Amino acid sequence: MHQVKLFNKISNAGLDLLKKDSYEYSEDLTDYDAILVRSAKLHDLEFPKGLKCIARAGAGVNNIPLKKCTEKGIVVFNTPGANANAVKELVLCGLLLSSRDIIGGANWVKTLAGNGDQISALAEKGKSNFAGPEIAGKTLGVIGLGAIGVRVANAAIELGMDVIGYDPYLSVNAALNIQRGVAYTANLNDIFEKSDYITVHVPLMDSTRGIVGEEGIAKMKDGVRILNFARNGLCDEDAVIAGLESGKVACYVTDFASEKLLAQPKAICLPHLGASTPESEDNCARMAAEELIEYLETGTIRNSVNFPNLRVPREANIRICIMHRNMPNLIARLSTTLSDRGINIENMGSRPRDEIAYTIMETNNELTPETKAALQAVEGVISFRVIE
Ligand SMILES: NC(=O)c1ccc[n+]([C@@H]2O[C@H](COP(=O)([O-])OP(=O)(O)OC[C@H]3O[C@@H](n4cnc5c(N)ncnc54)[C@H](O)[C@@H]3O)[C@@H](O)[C@H]2O)c1
Ligand SMILES: O=C(O)CC[C@@H](O)C(=O)O
Repeated sequence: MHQVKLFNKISNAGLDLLKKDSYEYSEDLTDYDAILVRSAKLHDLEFPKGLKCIARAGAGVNNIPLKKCTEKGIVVFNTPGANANAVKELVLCGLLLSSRDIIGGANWVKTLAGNGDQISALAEKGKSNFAGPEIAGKTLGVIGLGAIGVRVANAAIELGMDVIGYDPYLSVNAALNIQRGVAYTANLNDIFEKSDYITVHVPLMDSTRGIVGEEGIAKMKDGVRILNFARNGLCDEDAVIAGLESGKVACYVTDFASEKLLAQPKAICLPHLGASTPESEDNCARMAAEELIEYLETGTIRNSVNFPNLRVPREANIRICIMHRNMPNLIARLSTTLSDRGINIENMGSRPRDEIAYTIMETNNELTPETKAALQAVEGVISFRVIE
């Protein structure tokens, strides 16, 4: 029986996949071998001893202690691209909200209630207070050309904008999906200096924290509009607020509210709504549940953010899944440990990722408790499990 602990409300599209005899899922489990989570912070969570994997129904994994998971042999998955369209649509909305005072106008027009036949005339008289520029013909700078950034860049081209993208780690897949017309720069300063609108779509890591900060803002055009639908720490909040107060930044639209930003009249804060569509919640939950089930049942790793992806076709009865350090001779020592005990390896696959690696070995010979203890004792083995 596999026990899956839920840390957020997960769409039924994913939970339905866990409705089988061999699974139990709930928010109340205290001992469990898998976690399904959205944005809940797991940094202070004490993991149960048997925890094997965490599936993040979403893209960002900054709510999960990745280093600790890797050290304990816990595989962390995310769902690349599964909510990208939902975020793209909200970013397009954010571009318009940052440009035209739609929220101000909509709130103001409500104050005209009670004026009956005069409403239309009053609206015409007051509307100039809420005017703002068109986005067509303006330059959008996109920081991070992954699943979301590429979609935003392509859609902005369709809306008549000039687009410059920046991503030093651009994947081949992303490059193939970028529309002609999106200019690429290898220099972040180009984005800062040339853009009328800047939107950030990178993961929050030590290397990206404050990627939009005081220095960058100083290089921007006066009246720049900044959008942050990625993570709070990516834009230095104090620098953005200073920019808003001096008029350098005309508007800041973010999916991440804070006390300071809520006090800013020129900041528009949304309650982390980027992925909140039924379509994206279903996509993420389904993909996360599939990754988790596949790993628990077969050892296959797909879309992990801390272990190498590995799929080995099943050819024997007993499968040994070993998480280990990436060090010389370790696979030879695993093989010898088995062969010294008369165990024949029928099939195997192995892949490294930086300092760690994952190996699947298959055999038709029974593993005794002594053999299992010997495998665990091989220097560099983090953990292993046997799937029969
Ligand atoms: N608001 C929401 O609800 C919501 C929803 C989904 C994702 N997000 C956030 O958006 C981020 C991006 O999502 P995605 O699906 O596009 O992820 P992704 O992994 O497909 O793309 C991220 C891109 O950032 C690039 N990158 C990494 N470091 C960079 C750097 N220093 N400079 C420029 N580019 C860099 C990567 O090369 C990659 O192409 C997520 O990590 C998450 O934090 C927010
Ligand atoms: O689960 C959510 O609602 C937000 C997810 C989003 O921030 C992500 O990183 O994918």
